[in-house]
Amino acid sequence: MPRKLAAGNWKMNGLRASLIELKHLEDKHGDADVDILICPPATLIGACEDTPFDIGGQDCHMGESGAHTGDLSAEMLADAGASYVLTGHSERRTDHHETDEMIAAKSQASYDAGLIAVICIGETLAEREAETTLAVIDRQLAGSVPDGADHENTVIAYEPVWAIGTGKVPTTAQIAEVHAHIRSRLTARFADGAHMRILYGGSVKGSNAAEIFSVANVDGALVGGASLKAADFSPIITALENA
Ligand SMILES: O=C(CO)COP(=O)(O)O
Repeated sequence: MPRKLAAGNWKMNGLRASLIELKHLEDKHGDADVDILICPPATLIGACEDTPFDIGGQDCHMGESGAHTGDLSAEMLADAGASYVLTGHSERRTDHHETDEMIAAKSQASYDAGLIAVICIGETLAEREAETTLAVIDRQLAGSVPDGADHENTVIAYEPVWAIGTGKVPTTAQIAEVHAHIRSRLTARFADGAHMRILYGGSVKGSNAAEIFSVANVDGALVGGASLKAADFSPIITALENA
């Protein structure tokens, strides 16, 4: 069984004062028997050095260094204290026109810097309604996940775009179908695909976490809005510990 992971993506939220939430989380989950990852804005990574939780970036550049104003390399994130980085989040795919090819290059750059890449995939509402979800997942997995992926350097996050920040959650049958499909693709392609962690993301809350975590091949969650406050994230962590 892959080790479970509760991941919080703070997106473009959080100032230094917000780090009090990590202290509150530490009081309750400092010695949790699941992995806990927080991806704050890059400005706060260095300030997280005392937390017991894993820290991740939300994106990285595919290059090692150079003339890329405003960008951050994977090595810089690692140097600041990160051990993970999100790649291919749908907000990056949309807002910054990131392609599968770019995401594979960013994920490879993450490996090269010793970071674990949380590679995000997921269909839009139009793609689901057109019944192309599994084809989209196949294309994104094939295009975004480097050949050197393994269970130690890669986590896959399935985040249906239509479920992100909307309060809409797929049915457990829909989650089960996609996660089983991802698992079959990973095991077909990678020797240790059975051990690679697959997270669900999209409107995960304390009230629906236990049900989501009961689904086969769901090894944890990638949580946006409900990760910002310890009071909201804590019940999700507890549900994962009890799953
Ligand atoms: O995009 C997400 C995490 O990366 C999910 O966001 P929400 O939990 O706010 O729906």
